[in-house]
Amino acid sequence: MHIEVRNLNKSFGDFHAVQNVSFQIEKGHLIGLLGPSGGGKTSILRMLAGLETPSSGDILFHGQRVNDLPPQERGIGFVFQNYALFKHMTVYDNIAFGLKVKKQSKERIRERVMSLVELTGLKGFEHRYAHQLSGGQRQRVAFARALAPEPQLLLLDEPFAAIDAKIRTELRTWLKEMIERVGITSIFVTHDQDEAIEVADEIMIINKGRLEQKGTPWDIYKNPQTPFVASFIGESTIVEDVAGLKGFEDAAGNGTKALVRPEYIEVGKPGEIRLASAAMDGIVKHVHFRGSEWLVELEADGVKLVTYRPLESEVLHPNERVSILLHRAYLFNDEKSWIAENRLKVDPMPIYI
Ligand SMILES: Nc1ncnc2c1ncn2[C@@H]1O[C@H](COP(=O)(O)OP(=O)(O)OP(=O)(O)O)[C@@H](O)[C@H]1O
Repeated sequence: MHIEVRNLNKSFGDFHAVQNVSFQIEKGHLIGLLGPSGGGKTSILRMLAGLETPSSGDILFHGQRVNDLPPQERGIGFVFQNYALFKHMTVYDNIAFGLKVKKQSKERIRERVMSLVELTGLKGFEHRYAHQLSGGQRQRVAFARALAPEPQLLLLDEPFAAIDAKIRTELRTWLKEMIERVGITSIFVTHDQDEAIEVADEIMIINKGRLEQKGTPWDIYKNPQTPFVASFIGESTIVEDVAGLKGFEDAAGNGTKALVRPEYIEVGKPGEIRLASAAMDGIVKHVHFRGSEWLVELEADGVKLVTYRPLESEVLHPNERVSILLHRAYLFNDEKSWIAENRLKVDPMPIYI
């Protein structure tokens, strides 16, 4: 289902929980609503569902305004974080629930439930109750139950939040595959950036009631449009005084700050680093073993930076003097933000960005 939201607002008293949010979602896409707690993600989801009335703005499904449609007439399926299975019902009856409400025939219900049991890998579990299932299995039942009445839009509110880390990763991949296979337009809420990046076709970053940016995970990572997005997605360090960053001094003043991602930085022993004339002198503060790489904390002229080094690279030690080449930085002040390259560097950045 194609979805359009125009200038959506929601106020609770004089508190503006959602402010002028507009977006469109293509049919079959999987969208992650990502942002810090209290930003307005759940409020947006609830307005789409019809569980909350917008203070102003329009919601269109297939180009038709649905503001006045009650939830049960919107063709929506839900999956919540706390499973919300009916405890006194078996897996079969949980999945069949929405179909019974719709008064479908026994045969039709059986056929649909069994095909969903098959799809979600729950074969053999039909007669179990919720307490006889693992967290991951319960979420799969919740997913099958939401899909049973053939909704046109699936809304998932923190669907993985109550599941432990290892299963959560598996379930994410599983859910993405399922949604692709079924081809249903889906929106899920999360405050976990890794989850959004891994699962979503497109991410909408929601902060303080506003939609800061919408785009593919890669696009948002590569081209953040606001300082908030830049700092929220990916790891980064904020440098308050750009004058201390070699190759970027020109940008100093006007309250300009820099956001530096680990992969913008190249670090090496003095004399070994390429493009030495564009590099700063610095010192290693700490080195942490991160399993697949070294995390290196650096300091140059009072500026603190963080980067990674491959495991196979020569080990750096605390207090060791190093050369630090900052390839690029995300610069911003109160008026604008932009991505800048080190002006002393002649060759393009060797890394994938
Ligand atoms: N019924 C309500 N009455 C008053 N304030 C509300 C109500 N519902 C939500 N809010 C407020 O609106 C803001 C947005 O809440 P919302 O639940 O949409 O945020 P969220 O991004 O989903 O956060 P979380 O990740 O914590 O669920 C919060 O500050 C919240 O306290």
